[in-house]
Amino acid sequence: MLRNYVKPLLKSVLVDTIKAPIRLYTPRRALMYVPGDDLKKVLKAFLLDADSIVLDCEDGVALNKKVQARINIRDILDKGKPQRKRPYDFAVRINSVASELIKDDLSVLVTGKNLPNTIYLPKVENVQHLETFSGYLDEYVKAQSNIGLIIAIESAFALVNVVDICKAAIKMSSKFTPVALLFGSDDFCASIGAKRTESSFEVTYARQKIVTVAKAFNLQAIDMVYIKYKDPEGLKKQAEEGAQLGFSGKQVIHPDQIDITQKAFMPNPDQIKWAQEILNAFYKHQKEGKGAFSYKGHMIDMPTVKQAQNVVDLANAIMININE
Ligand SMILES: CC(C)(COP(=O)(O)OP(=O)(O)OC[C@H]1O[C@@H](n2cnc3c(N)ncnc32)[C@H](O)[C@@H]1OP(=O)(O)O)[C@@H](O)C(=O)NCCC(=O)NCCSC(=O)C[C@H](O)C(=O)O
Ligand SMILES: [Mg+2]
Repeated sequence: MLRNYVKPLLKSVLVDTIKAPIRLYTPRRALMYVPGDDLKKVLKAFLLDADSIVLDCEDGVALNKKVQARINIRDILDKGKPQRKRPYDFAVRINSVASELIKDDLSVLVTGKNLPNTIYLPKVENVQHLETFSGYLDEYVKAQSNIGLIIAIESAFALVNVVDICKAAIKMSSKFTPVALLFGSDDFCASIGAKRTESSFEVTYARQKIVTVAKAFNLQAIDMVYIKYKDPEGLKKQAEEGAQLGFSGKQVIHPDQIDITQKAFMPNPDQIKWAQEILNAFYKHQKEGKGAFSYKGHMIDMPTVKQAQNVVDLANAIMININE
């Protein structure tokens, strides 16, 4: 639905933008966890519309089901990435470096003929964790590869180290490219001893820091999971708040959370119309030699023009993917 009335607007925006809006971008508005050992859920996940499907080997899988999760995921990879109507991100969450399960995970999951698009490394605490992960990847992946890496920040120590982690990830010339920072809020709250509240104010600092650092390194920022999966209103509120904070997407755990979340992270028609009007007014005033101008009672100058451009770029990037 949204797509239908956004599209005509986008056509004119594509022509009218300040810089080329088209770039390679994999949307991860909803990043959907599926326990890897649960084959029924795994098969169902590929029939759903999440931008990113994360087949899980970590905390969604019991210790005595880890082997089954690896076998299921490897089997799917060997058969080839399941086709869907539109492109999507096929991700696998392996176990953390500290867990000592990571070697067994990688020895099964990245040694077949097909690799996942993305590996999601949980509980990255420091640069050494990344180096260890990178070493294992070099050991197991023989061919050239450019697998995406989602780095999960889930503790106080990790948050303190996040800038160093990003710098190292970007420099590490290996078989992966960092694509996103993800906020593991449940583990983070356990780490700092926070009490959960309805408003989530206890994680405000962490959310804002993660968004800021992610964007500083040109990475996507993935917001926390909303565990009350039978509360669509609460999810909508939290997802919209995440988008307002600058997150690129959000973790989801249940099929019913996908649509609400993806809508929250897609600029809506009013936002696109606003952005288009700002950009058009900007051109007009530039020609008249005016850097600042008035639009509906607001002072507009370059920072707001950049925000309008962000809206247009994001809408274009998502539309290109979902219409392919
Ligand atoms: C939460 C659940 C255990 C609920 O499962 P269930 O009781 O089966 O729910 P429903 O009966 O309402 O399900 C309806 C149908 O949808 C399928 N389903 C449900 N969940 C999924 C899913 N995640 N992927 C695919 N399909 C799913 C059901 O099978 C039903 O299908 P059908 O019978 O054909 O109608 C469950 O939703 C679940 O297991 N969710 C994932 C939990 C998980 O992965 N948790 C870990 C990730 S969160 C995290 O790690 C936090 C982070 O690290 C941090 O620190 O913050
Ligand atoms: Mg976690």
